[in-house]
Amino acid sequence: MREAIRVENISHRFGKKNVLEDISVTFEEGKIYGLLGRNGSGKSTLISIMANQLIPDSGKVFVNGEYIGKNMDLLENICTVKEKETFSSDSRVKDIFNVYSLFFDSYDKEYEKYLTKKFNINIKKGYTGLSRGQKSAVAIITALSANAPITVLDEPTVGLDEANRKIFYDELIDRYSETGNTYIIATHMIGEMENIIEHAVIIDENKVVLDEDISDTLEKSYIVSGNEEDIRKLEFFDDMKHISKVGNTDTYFIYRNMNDDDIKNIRENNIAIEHTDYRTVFLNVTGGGQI
Ligand SMILES: Nc1ncnc2c1ncn2[C@@H]1O[C@H](COP(=O)(O)OP(=O)(O)OP(=O)(O)O)[C@@H](O)[C@H]1O
Repeated sequence: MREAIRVENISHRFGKKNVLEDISVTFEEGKIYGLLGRNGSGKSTLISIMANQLIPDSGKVFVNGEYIGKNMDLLENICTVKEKETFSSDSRVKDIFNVYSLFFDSYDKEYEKYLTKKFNINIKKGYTGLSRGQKSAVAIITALSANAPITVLDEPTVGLDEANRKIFYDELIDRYSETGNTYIIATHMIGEMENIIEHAVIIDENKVVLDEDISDTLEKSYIVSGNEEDIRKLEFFDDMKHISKVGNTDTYFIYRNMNDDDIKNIRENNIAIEHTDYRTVFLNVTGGGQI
């Protein structure tokens, strides 16, 4: 697989606040990535650095294997639309579309019109007069129509109602299937996006705590529950993370390769073990947890 964008040893602080500490990640071509992390974990900061809108204290960004540095031409490969996008107060929606269409050679005007209709956006309206959800729709329309090799979306679904979120997910998958481009999506909608994202990068406490295909992570992620005394006897007990206690039943999270025999042994000791969903993985690897 060829790399689309790579960040190497990125560190950044705002004043005294350490935000990113020695972050290195390679985003390969032709995948949908989730950039995940709790509020304030540094996702938007990393996106700004990838888009060359913010110079990190240290570290480098490479696009298609080339160091961005002062090579601004490389930026034509990346379309970034951020949640907190600031367009000038007198911008109309159609002005915003025009700016993007001039910058990106690959911009698809027909697709823009199709999506505008789907999201029911009036392109003559001023951007500042749009609702929160309509602003998100405009961001999605510009990003998907730009059709850049690498599209980075920061919180694309903020304010979108359920029907519009479905339009976004369907169109993203269609666009991805048609183009094979790379999509990097910072999102909190983990449950809804679990089946769309192929690979997740989770940032927590300034570091990357997980960088893996979702299917591989789910394969290794289990919920174990039973009597505390029985569970404590498991050889990998120290690697387990306690989730809850209800009556005499304790529930733990474990991220570990296990074969059929391991699982059979656990069940023979009166302990239940099941695979879990990505939301549970996320909750257990963030906020101090590390796997
Ligand atoms: N321009 C700035 N000046 C000072 N601090 C900043 C600035 N931008 C971000 N921060 C701080 O850096 C940290 C990371 O912010 P960032 O917006 O990157 O997080 P995030 O993961 O995108 O958060 P969220 O999910 O809440 O949008 C936060 O503590 C934030 O307050």
